[in-house]
Amino acid sequence: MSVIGKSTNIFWQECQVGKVDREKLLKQKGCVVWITGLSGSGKSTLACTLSRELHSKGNLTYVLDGDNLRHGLNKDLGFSAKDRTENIRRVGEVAKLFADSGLVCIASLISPYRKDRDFCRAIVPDSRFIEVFMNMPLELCEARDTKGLYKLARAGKIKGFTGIDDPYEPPLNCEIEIKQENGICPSPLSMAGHIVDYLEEKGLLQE
Ligand SMILES: Nc1ncnc2c1ncn2[C@@H]1O[C@H](COP(=O)(O)OS(=O)(=O)O)[C@@H](OP(=O)(O)O)[C@H]1O
Ligand SMILES: Nc1ncnc2c1ncn2[C@@H]1O[C@H](COP(=O)(O)OP(=O)(O)O)[C@@H](O)[C@H]1O
Repeated sequence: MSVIGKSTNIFWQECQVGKVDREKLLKQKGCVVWITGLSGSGKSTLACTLSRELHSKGNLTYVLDGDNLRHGLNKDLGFSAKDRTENIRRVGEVAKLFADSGLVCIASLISPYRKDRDFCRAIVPDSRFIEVFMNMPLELCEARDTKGLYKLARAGKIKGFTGIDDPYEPPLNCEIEIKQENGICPSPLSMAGHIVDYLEEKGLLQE
């Protein structure tokens, strides 16, 4: 019996089919690829490209996209520091479950606070948390402005927009950093290829 947060008198239930069995079935290892960066840095594009590339190689993936999750699971959360922390905590917990199910879980969220990303890293066992930093300049993200949100933030119509009047804390020790090369952004396919190579090297794409 234990007390976890506000839950009392709770017990951990083990099942006969475990993570190793699921990984054998799927012929891969469960892990979390966590993509962080400014709005417009290319997180969702990379997440979807990576998912497609892995899928075509025969690996099972699932994408957790910040924007999408805010339509359901996290629709009660806004963009205050407290709400962003709760957003990341919830998605981190879901990603941990998906990794435990044997999937390559690809999470794509701004996740601006280092401590929140570190929390997610800490709850995923066996160093199966791969942090990917989309290190794109604000000027590039703002020039893209696909949703018109930077324009609204500059006009003061959105308050607390990441990179404009809200912080983004870059990772200090991420597994993969993606940057412009000679002022040119790598293609989504080449970024995805880089991550696939990393996962392969770590032996995560085989059982
Ligand atoms: N204030 C503010 N700051 C940043 N972003 C904002 C804001 N308001 C709305 N949006 C839209 O919400 C998307 C980011 O959601 P996330 O869940 O990834 O954000 S966070 O990780 O909780 O910071 C983000 O999507 P992306 O552009 O895909 O990053 C925006 O479309
Ligand atoms: N590697 C890339 N090269 C050129 N344009 C890109 C690249 N990645 C994304 N884009 C474009 O940038 C815009 C923002 O990308 P998106 O994936 O929605 O970013 P985020 O999820 O970080 O907000 C989109 O119009 C997308 O087509």
